Amino acid sequence: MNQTNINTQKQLPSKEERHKLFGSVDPGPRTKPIEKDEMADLQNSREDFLFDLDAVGISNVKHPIRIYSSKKPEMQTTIGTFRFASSIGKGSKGTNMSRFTEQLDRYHNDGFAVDITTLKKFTKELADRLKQEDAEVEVSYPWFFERRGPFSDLAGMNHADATMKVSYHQQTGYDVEVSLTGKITTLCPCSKEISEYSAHNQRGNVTMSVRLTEDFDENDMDWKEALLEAAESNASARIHPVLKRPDEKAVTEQAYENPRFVEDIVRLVAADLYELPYVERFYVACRNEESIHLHDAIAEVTYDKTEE
Ligand SMILES: Nc1nc2c(ncn2[C@@H]2O[C@H](COP(=O)(O)OP(=O)(O)OP(=O)(O)O)[C@@H](O)[C@H]2O)c(=O)[nH]1
Repeated sequence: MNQTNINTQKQLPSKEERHKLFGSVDPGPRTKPIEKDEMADLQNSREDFLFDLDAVGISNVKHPIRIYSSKKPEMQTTIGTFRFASSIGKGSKGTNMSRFTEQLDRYHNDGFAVDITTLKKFTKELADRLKQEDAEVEVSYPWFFERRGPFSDLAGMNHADATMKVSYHQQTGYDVEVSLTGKITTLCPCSKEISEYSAHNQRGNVTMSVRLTEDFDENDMDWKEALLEAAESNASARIHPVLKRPDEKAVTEQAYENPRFVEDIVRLVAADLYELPYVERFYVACRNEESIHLHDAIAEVTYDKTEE
């Protein structure tokens, strides 16, 4: 359509007239305070509101974050999904919701590097600003890492889903739990054993959650790399973004030489996590997207070394 035709289109009412046509009305009389300090502050009312609440706050807060990987000094920007909460007593009607994102923005302006030290500082500061005894922060994000072909050495980016949860309590201090879900190849031992040739294999999703010891120092090692290695080193084979034919031959034969049930994966990964000195408690789950079924195969274990 050329310029002249556009000008002959029908004349629309003005935007203000359009809003009125669709129901907008003029502002009514202003009778309530507009200064914050003169406003009602319902959430800070004090009464017996029947129950203490374990967690009150906000969730599904998406925000750009920076993470580090010990192998690479430069930071990686990714998208974090946050959950912030604190408990409140039954004498308090509500929390101060604006303070969660208010503090997040302040940390963002200071270049929010999402590491355990920073999350500890954030969580204690949040409890103080909320005038509560405790607070917790949980953030999940896709973590990207370089993966090279076993023969070609051609690089590409893989990713794993990471989660960090830091809780602070005035009496007990900090509790730090980190999780990672990595993807692997698994080849079925039974299928290999009973078949003249071939064996069904599929992508497996390994989720590991670990509670870290109080003295864990993330400058010593990157927990994301340690958990990923625990999943991948026990798999039938690793997953790669770039595979040339020599690479594909290597990973195909490696999978056949390392058959694994879901039970095997969970037990072998559990053994590796058990041997990590800074892991107090761990949960391991494997979910195989079975290539010969429409359903998945699953296995899980939870183990607490402090209860031995
Ligand atoms: N506690 C609570 N607040 C809510 C909820 N939904 C919305 N809000 C609003 O969260 C807003 C921000 O609360 P506050 O952070 O206390 O706001 P404020 O009092 O202006 O700020 P402060 O001076 O920091 O306390 C209020 O306007 C609440 O109405 C809810 O379900 N619970």
